[in-house]
Amino acid sequence: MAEPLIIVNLKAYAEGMGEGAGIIAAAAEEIGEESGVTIGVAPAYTDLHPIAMHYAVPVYAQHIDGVAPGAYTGHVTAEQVRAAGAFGTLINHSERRLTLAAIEASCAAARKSDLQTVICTNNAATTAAAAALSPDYVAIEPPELIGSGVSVSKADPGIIERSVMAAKNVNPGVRVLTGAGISTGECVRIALELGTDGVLLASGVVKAKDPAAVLRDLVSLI
Ligand SMILES: O=C[C@H](O)COP(=O)(O)O
Repeated sequence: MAEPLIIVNLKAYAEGMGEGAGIIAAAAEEIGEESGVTIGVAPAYTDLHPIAMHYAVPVYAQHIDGVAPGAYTGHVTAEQVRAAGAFGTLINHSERRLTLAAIEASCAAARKSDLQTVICTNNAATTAAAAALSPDYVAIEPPELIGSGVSVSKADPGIIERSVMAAKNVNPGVRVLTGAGISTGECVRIALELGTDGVLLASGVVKAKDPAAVLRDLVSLI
């Protein structure tokens, strides 16, 4: 198995913007160094550059559009987020769904700009389709559990197992993350035991009183 990866998605949470993004990125850097686990953050576009400049953590965009630089008002290109310091990008997050054609275009654009690609999916079938596009990671997240505080690891381990199998059957080179309701080291341990390579989470860290304490717990059983 590859080194586990934890990505903290700051979404558009007020607690995860500006100073809050810095606090979480600093905690990710500290606990990442302490534990040896890679902990990335996916801040708002407006925080991408400052976070990438000041913290030694992989920084992910939350979305990119699959268009080349040009006349695309309101779009965000792979080149732009790469220039802002992004290491990778989420694609097709449950809160930013795309068509299959747009997922492919975003993935191709990201690859062209040397961005690591994480395609989010909602079940085993879409995981298989995403894996066929050869991203670096697919991230299976049952939408009904996102932000619920109920962990996918405990509430729906079957979807993780089926998705790991679907991804490996289609493309053994693709690594698998899971997310939705993840908030403890036990959730992470179960996810890894079910064959994933890490987790994608948000509210458990972003809305915590002490994000560093949650991150320390998340890596404690790896
Ligand atoms: O990107 C993260 C996922 O949507 C999970 O969110 P959550 O950890 O708040 O459930």
